[in-house]
Amino acid sequence: MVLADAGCEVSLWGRRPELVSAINATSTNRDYLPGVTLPSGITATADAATAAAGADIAVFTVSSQVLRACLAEWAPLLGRDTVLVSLMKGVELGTTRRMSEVVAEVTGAGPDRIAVISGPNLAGEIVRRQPAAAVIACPDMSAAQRLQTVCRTRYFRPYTSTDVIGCELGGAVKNVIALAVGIADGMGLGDNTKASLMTRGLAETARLGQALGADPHTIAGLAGMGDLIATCSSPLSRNHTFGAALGRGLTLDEVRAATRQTAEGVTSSEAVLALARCHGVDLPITETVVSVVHGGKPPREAVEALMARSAKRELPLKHDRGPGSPPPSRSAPGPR
Ligand SMILES: NC(=O)c1ccc[n+]([C@@H]2O[C@H](COP(=O)([O-])OP(=O)(O)OC[C@H]3O[C@@H](n4cnc5c(N)ncnc54)[C@H](O)[C@@H]3O)[C@@H](O)[C@H]2O)c1
Ligand SMILES: O=P(O)(O)OC[C@H](O)CO
Repeated sequence: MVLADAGCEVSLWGRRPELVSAINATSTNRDYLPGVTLPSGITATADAATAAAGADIAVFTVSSQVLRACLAEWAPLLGRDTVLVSLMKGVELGTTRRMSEVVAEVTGAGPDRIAVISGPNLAGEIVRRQPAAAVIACPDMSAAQRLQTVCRTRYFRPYTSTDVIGCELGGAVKNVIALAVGIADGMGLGDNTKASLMTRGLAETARLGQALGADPHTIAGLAGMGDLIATCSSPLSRNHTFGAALGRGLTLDEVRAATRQTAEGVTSSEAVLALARCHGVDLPITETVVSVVHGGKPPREAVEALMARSAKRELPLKHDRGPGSPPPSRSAPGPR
């Protein structure tokens, strides 16, 4: 919708021919966006070769764990100059690869041709054309700027960045934290608990980001804090909704059967934890989410264990001016 509203000719691939025909006949997507009229300029097709033919940009948005298999089919259809864009917010289980890494591996495209779009972008609000901002990250700033131009509308405001790692981690980890906040909500816990989880969840993202080379400003920006706030606060978030059901006492299988929706954090929580362990980074909230979601730990026990962890400083040592710390140097620039 955003691309079509921005004036692009959009070819939308779907795997179910009957839904594809219905989209073209009615300009609505009854299964995913009921009640929303799609703009002209979108043509759906069940043939990936038709969708890819002559495309300047290919935008990938399936669930993270199926991307590799999908790309294996799509890669031979993509042009050598096509810019490849990921909207996905997950980490691949087994390989701990970020989505742009999967795209690079399967397609063989260089990093300057692979971009990521992320931010507080709940689809249910975007399709109602409610104002939102996002980040377009690509190591090649001119490619990011070209994408910014082609997907800017009166309701969608993208900013550019070269920090692909920070954007992808922000999106993947916030889904895990949204599960945690959802669990707290389902347990009937209040706003102090949820704000604490969100803030310490952001600290986890920042620690992992630092280990992987992300810019801390990205984690504090739209693709980090912004998306965390949206996902953890919104009833539209599937991760939050999934967590809330667990917090009310349902099991993983019961929630899966009841929701049948993509909640990326469910599988990505394990992949994020594995990635953190590879880099020696401690992610206690993520670990707790994995223990509840996959280990069947009762949420109340999990909260108690999280609260009983050893006492810690809030900030890493270099930011913490305790008694006895040297005064700031006079020649050092002051805060801005
Ligand atoms: N929905 C949002 O608000 C939103 C916003 C920003 C980013 N994202 C991210 O976009 C990604 C996709 O999420 P979504 O909301 O579009 O999910 P979705 O469940 O609404 O849609 C996923 C699509 O992938 C298809 N699919 C599933 N398995 C497939 C397979 N094996 N082969 C081919 N197609 C398959 C499904 O049929 C469906 O059309 C996720 O990583 C999510 O985090 C979602
Ligand atoms: O519905 P969720 O939980 O996948 O969240 C959707 C988007 O990622 C919010 O930006």
